[in-house]
Amino acid sequence: MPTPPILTVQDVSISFGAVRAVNGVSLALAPGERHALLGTNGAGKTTLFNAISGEVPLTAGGIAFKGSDISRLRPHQRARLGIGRTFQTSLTFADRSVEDNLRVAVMGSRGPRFSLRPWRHHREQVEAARACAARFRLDEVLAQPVATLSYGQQRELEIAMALAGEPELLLMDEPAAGMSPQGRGRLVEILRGLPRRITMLFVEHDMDVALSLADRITVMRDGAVVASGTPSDIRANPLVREIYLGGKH
Ligand SMILES: Nc1ncnc2c1ncn2[C@@H]1O[C@H](COP(=O)(O)OP(=O)(O)OP(=O)(O)O)[C@@H](O)[C@H]1O
Repeated sequence: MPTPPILTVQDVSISFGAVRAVNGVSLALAPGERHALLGTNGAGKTTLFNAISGEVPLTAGGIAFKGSDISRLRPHQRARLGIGRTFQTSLTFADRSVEDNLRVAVMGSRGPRFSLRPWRHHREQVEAARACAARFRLDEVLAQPVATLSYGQQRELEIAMALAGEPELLLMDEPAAGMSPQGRGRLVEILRGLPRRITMLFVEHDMDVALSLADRITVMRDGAVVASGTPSDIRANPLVREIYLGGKH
């Protein structure tokens, strides 16, 4: 790899009691790379993902971000370093407007404390919130309560909120889960249009989304990496074909 990786996962294992959810996984992401984690149910993708964001402690191995060991840092410390993440379940304030939610996300990353009340850089926050909305074509629904948005728009808002902190590494847990084919297509188009300064790592069940968005894909099974490569490598990989076409997924 010509440039040093932005993220390095080195020989990571994670156990929950007797269950070894992740078993000796290594991967490295180049800056700007879009990397998908694919795999069967229970393969360990979410556990690995949560370990990278800091929600789950490592049993063995290490994780480095921009060359520094972050293995023992708490989630908010990783966020401050430039690692943003989305959650599968919505963390939005459903009765508040899209703009308020985005402002909270902007403040959470830049402001002194978590509050819906204005503080002195109010205009800057509003501008940043509107810029995030525009990326996801949420500008037309800025004043609407989140609860009135479509499911797809709510999922997009979650990603827009993660981006409000201007992360260098964006972690997305099944960004397209539950979306219609049309919604998935729209999401992929938006994510493909994001600037390359944002490196992406995402867990995905949908092979089409992974193949159309990722530059590289890591496939896991039973806690271990079983294949890794470009979308065309993965498409041609006999084991991946067996896993996905063999009805085990
Ligand atoms: N908190 C936990 N306590 C005990 N076991 C857990 C815990 N979290 C995950 N596991 C187990 O670890 C293994 C990996 O789970 P994980 O959720 O990481 O897989 P996954 O690849 O994300 O699966 P899915 O696609 O179904 O979400 C599974 O056997 C799961 O039951």
